[in-house]
Amino acid sequence: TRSTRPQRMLKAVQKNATKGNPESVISAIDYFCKHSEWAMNVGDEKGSILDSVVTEVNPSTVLELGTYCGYSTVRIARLLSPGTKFITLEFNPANVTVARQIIAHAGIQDKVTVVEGSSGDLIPQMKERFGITTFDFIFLDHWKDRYLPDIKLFEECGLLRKGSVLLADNVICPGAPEYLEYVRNSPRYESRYYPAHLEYTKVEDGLEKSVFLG
Ligand SMILES: CCCNc1ncnc2c1ncn2[C@@H]1O[C@H](/C=C/CNC(=O)c2cc(-c3ccc(F)cc3)cc(O)c2O)[C@@H](O)[C@H]1O
Ligand SMILES: [Mg+2]
Repeated sequence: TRSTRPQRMLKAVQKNATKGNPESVISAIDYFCKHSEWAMNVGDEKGSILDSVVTEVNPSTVLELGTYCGYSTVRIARLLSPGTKFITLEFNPANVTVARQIIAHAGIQDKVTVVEGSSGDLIPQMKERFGITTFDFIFLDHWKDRYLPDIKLFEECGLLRKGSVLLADNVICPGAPEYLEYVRNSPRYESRYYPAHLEYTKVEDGLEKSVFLG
């Protein structure tokens, strides 16, 4: 049967990227998406903003929602200090399989745990299963209509502390209007929009960075 886009992306990484070199994996995926097939990775323009926020926060605990093929997972993991706890959640088992291989090719498999399952089920298990008390940095890039319910779940589960940073992809395209309305109007968050473009296109998109105020 015909391969899937994530499988073709993995082949391109295995063919074109240097094993153990995260930057070459990132470049190989961006090249694949620009010259072969568009895919919903955060991409290089928004990826650079992601890099700068991760570097600024220098987190000890990180959570990513929506691993997909592991592109942003590699971007984040390559910047983390040793000993940082990084968990990424992905509910599609086929994507978990591809992501784990892309992450391994980049050589950063020891820096991140890819957990198969849905955020709604796994977020309440973070404390007991992974010994996490709070997350310093959270990257939201899963189904856009799940951003709001999941941020509320973080609050209910006591997984945010004063200063926790949430960075959300695609707040313009495809859009997360209810999430934006919540973080921009809630007194419990200080929010800022980073304008950019939809990955590999000229379409407007951007990232929303929201700091939990406690
Ligand atoms: C109810 C389940 C919610 N919880 C979840 N928990 C764990 N993993 C979840 C997940 N939801 C989705 N996922 C996974 O994240 C990934 C989904 C991401 C959704 N992203 C998008 O839809 C998206 C879409 C676009 C896009 C933009 C323009 C366009 F024309 C077409 C697409 C651009 C992006 O950057 C995007 O991130 C998949 O791998 C999916 O299996
Ligand atoms: Mg996205």
